[in-house]
Amino acid sequence: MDAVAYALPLRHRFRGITVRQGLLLRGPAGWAEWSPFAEYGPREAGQWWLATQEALTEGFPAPVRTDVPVNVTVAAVDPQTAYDIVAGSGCGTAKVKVADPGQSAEDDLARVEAVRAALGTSGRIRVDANGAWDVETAATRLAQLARVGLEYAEQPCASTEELAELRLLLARRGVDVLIAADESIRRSGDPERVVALQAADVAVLKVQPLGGVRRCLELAERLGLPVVVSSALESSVGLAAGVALAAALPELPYACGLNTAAMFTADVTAEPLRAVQGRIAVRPVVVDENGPWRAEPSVTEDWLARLSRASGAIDE
Ligand SMILES: O=C(O)CCC(=O)c1ccccc1C(=O)O
Ligand SMILES: [Mg+2]
Repeated sequence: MDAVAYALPLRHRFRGITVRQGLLLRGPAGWAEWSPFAEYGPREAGQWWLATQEALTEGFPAPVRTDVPVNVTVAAVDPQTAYDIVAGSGCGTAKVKVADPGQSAEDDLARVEAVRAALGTSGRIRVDANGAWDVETAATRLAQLARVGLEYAEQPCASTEELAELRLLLARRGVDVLIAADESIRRSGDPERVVALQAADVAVLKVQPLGGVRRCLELAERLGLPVVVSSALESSVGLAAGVALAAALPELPYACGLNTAAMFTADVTAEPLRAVQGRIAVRPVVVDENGPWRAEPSVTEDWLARLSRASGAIDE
């Protein structure tokens, strides 16, 4: 069988999940991943399938570099845990989740301060609020967090319009924090609106949600913004597509959010695509076909049923 679901436990809850699931498939160009999040409907999941098909049938464009810099990703954990994750990561850039449900402004600040202590003054810290703040709350929180030193804030507010408004408000208040757009790029249906509204300084690109490496390369060119390539919390097979994008971009001014294999306690390969000294090598991922990552057969059946709905909903 050339399609099998995986189930990978997370070290810490992330985006509300503790086990990541997805589908691995094998095609002429090698293994590929299809893993839209559980709450995504067929239309959105269909975009992810375009990326899977690229990996299955064509493979990826030629790389222009042999490795890519990455950040360590810090879930909404307590300060000591955040410190330990960053100190043990080998990365000089950290991405910290903020505004998670149940977390106060004090919790977020303490986590970011612990990350600063682990990185030292030369480290870079980016925060991701996943659109949780309104414009005024974002301006207030970012003014606080900026004192710890921020490289940028990712999707502080939900809509592209709010991001644009926030940038003006921060400028008026003299708060010097760059804004990165993530959901405004990959879920709004209109990534170019980010540029039209001057809503962000940086574009976060994710291969599966945006329909493949080649589509992302074209989008990067159209946007004309500096790009951060990030994962959608995939297994190492899916991460390889992100690494391929980061390796093929003409310019790569920022560390990528691709070190998420380090957040799992297992992977689909004996050699996960994880950072060594802050960088991930551009290399093939060899699937460990009999590994403990395989989900129950019924889980694979569910994923294949979902795939047939999603592939029927693709509007090109
Ligand atoms: O960017 C990273 O460091 C890791 C990837 C990440 O945060 C993420 C992973 C899955 C789904 C959403 C997000 C996000 O950026 O919000
Ligand atoms: Mg994000």
